[in-house]
This record gives sequence, structure tokens and C-alpha cells, in this order.
Amino acid sequence: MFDALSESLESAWKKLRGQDKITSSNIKPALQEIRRSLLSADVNLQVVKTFIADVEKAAQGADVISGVRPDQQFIKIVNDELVKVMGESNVPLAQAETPPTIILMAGLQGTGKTTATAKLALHLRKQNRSALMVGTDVYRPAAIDQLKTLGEQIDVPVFEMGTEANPVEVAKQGVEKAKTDGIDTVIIDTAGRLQIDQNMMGELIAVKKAISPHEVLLVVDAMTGQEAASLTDTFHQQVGVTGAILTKLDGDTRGGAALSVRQVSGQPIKFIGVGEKVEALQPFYPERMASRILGMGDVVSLVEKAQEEIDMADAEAMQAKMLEARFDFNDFLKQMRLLKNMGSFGSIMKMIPGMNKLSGSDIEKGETQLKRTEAMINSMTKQEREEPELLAKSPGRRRRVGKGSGHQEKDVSKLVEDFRKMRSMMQQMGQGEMGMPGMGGLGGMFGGGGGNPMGGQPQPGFRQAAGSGKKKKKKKKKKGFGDL
Ligand SMILES: Nc1nc2c(ncn2[C@@H]2O[C@H](COP(=O)(O)OP(=O)(O)OP(=O)(O)O)[C@@H](O)[C@H]2O)c(=O)[nH]1
Repeated sequence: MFDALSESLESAWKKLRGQDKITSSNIKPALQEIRRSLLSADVNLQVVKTFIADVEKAAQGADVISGVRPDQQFIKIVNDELVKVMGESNVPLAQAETPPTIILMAGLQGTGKTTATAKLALHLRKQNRSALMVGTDVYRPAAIDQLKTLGEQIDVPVFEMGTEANPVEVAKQGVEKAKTDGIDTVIIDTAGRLQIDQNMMGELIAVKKAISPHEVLLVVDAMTGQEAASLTDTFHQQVGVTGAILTKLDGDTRGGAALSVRQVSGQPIKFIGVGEKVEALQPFYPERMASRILGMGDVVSLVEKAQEEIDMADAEAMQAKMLEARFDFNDFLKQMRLLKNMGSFGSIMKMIPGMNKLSGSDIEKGETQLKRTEAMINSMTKQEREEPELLAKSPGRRRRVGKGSGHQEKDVSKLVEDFRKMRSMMQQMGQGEMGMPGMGGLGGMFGGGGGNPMGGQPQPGFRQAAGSGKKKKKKKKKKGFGDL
């Protein structure tokens, strides 16, 4: 089934490919395919409709990006919207200022509530946080036994009062026990029913009222499919949930429930269950789920490709700016952030030929300098970032920026001077000299030539790169830095 879908989606993209830009009419066939794809991934119909409307809106507002084909741009828009709807990644559990943190588990029978209770307890234990699990399912003796077995397995205590007790009382006393024992987090497992039923809801509401939990986690079986939306709605309306755990994602479901749960409740999915074992709990990452819901490997690679093209178009625009000396502090900051996103300064430096012998203290100095530079740029006005000459001309402005960022006027002065030198050097450089498009900015940041906004020693190799002699280029190779 997925293959057939993949083909029809692919043909929809192809139709878009020949267009000049995205328009509301030329994306219609592709939208139809996405709609079909989401429905077959078990996303609720209403949720699909809202999502398609959002994608249409985002596509209409999209600018033409030179060098990027409309189909690539559009698929990226779809992916980004999907990620956006599914919210933040890796949202942590609530933590009470004064322990114990109280977590109430809710959900239908068989969704994996008890297993998820143990998975969470183990997750907390791994973070050196102590946990107590409380079994309030008095209707099924097997439920309490299951919790006790899991508790022994992960070495986490279980509080229970047998099958004659009142669940609200068990929950209250469980919390008291956690307080007395100085436990960090108490997780209350509750009884489920096969379907929503008022007794279950009434009991959950009463337990919640009695213990005022910091977190109410709805456990949803990812195989639930279309039902996930109405189920989430009922739990959220009646009990109020603060997050969800989506279980059984190790199965072959496409995970459309994730989109429904998130969109209906507006609450984050905090974890996913990926197996029966207690270790099989993972943080929720919207990007991964978006790929899974879109379902097809080739769609994922299309998104990656689209991302690459967009980055490349951006890099080319940046390079054109450098060559025309229009490169300003905003661009510089962007390059710095790009560098940060790529990983630690040290790990990137080590990837540069000839730079792998940098000592730990060199790397530390570089990192500190990056932070200082960023702080100074952040203290500049919008106009100053766009026109560095303003700072070059005015000691008053430099003093203000220095003060705002915890530096002295002379530091700002040096940054501006180095930046201007670097920029004029960039202008002199031909594209061939820069190796990869867009990398010139990074070269400058690593302390290019006479201008060195990093504050490190000028790099002879880089300065030579500005020249055009072949001999000089050979020499530079040895030093390595100019290879950038
Ligand atoms: N494959 C898979 N199975 C899971 C996962 N989570 C739970 N299960 C299994 O699903 C079944 C039901 O899990 P339970 O934890 O007992 O479900 P529950 O919601 O507590 O059910 P009640 O106690 O009856 O309300 C068990 O066989 C679990 O091993 C998961 O992430 N993946």
C-alpha cells in the first residue's frame, strides 16, 4: 500500500516540478495526495482537514527561493508544518519544586499504562531520581501483581493496598508514603476500561482532585488509529491532561495518532513506547514522527534533498554578499550560529585539514571568543549590524555596544576593524579560491588573514588564499587552513 502511495505522491511532485513557483492551484494534486497519505496513516479526518488548510496557507505565503524547485520547496513546507503541529521535541517531565513530583497515568485498558509506569520509573532512576509506583487498579488483581513484578525487575518500590481498598485512598496514601520516604517522584497507575466509561472518568477525576498531580499523562496506543482523536478529546475535556505517551510504535502503524493526540489536546507528546521491555521508552522527536507519518523513505530523502537545496541557495546568496562586500554583522551572526548548530567548535576545527593538532586550550579560547563576539553583535542596533561603518566612525556607539555586552570599547573596535578587513579580503577572493560555496564565511570566522574577528592569531594560510599565485596556493596547502 505504501508503495502505491509513494508513486502517486511522486507523480504529484513531478507535476509541480515543471512550474515556476508554488501557486494555490498547482499544489492541489499534491495536497490531495498528502490528504490521502495522512488518512491512510490513521490521522483523524478533522485533523487532516485542519492540517491541509495550514499547509495551503504556508504555501501561499512562501517566497520564491532562487535555485530551489517548487516541488522541493513544497515538500519541505509540508514536512515543516507536520513537525510544527506535533510540537516540541523531548519535552521533559514536570518536576515539583518540593518533592515528590506526582504523575497520574490515564488511558484505556491495554494501552500500556502499567508498562509505561514502569518505563517512566526506570527512566527517572537512570537520572538518579527515586520513584515510587502506586497501584490503584483494585478491580483486577493481576494489574497489581503486574506492577509488583515490574517493580522488582527495575528495583523500584510499589505501594498498593490490595483489591478491597478505594482507589482514591490508595493514591492519597501512596503520595503520603512518597513524602515520608523522601521519594522524588510518585507515579500513580490507574485502572483502565475497554472503552470510555463514566465510572472510569469519575474515578480518575476524583483521584486527580485528591492528589493534585503535577503531570497527568494520557497513554495512547498508537494502533488506536482514527479513534485517538475523540479519545484524547474526552480525556482532555473531562480530566485535563498535561502530556501524552504514545505506545506500541514498534509495530507497523504509521503513527498518525501522534498528530491527532497533539492537535486535539494541544499538549506535548513526551515519550513514545517502542517495545514491551521496560527499557523501551524514548523521548518524542517530531521530525522523526513526521517522516514516519509521511511514511515513505523517498519522501524523507526528498525532504532532505529540499533542505540541502535551500541551504545551498542560502549559502550562494551569502557568498554573493561576501563577494560584493555586502556581508554584514547579521550574516556573520548567521554563520556563527550555523557553526554552532554543526556541533562543538572543537569537533569542527578537527575536521579542517591541518587543524587537528589544536590543543584543548586553543579550542577553549576559540569557543570563548565566539561567545564574546556573539555578545557584542547582539548588543548592536539593527542599523549597526547592517552598516558596520557606523561603529567604525563612532567611539560613542562602540562604547555603548561594549557596555551592553560586558566588554570595553577597544574590544568592539577590534571586532569592527577585523570584520571590515575580513570583508574586504572576501571581496578580493574569487569563488575558486574559496573552495566550497558558502564556506568563506566560516573561513573568516576561524580567524582569516589580517582580519580576525575570532581574536586569535592571524592565519598565514588564509591570507595567502586571498592571493592568486599558484605557488602560494601550494604552500598554503601545507599549512592546511587555506583549504577552506
Ligand atoms: N509492542 C509493544 N507492546 C507494549 C508496549 N507497551 C505495552 N505493551 C504491551 O501491551 C500490553 C498491555 O500493556 P499494559 O501495560 O498491561 O496495559 P495497561 O494499559 O496497563 O492495561 P490495564 O492494566 O489493563 O489497564 C502488554 O502485553 C504490554 O507488554 C509497547 O510500547 N510496545
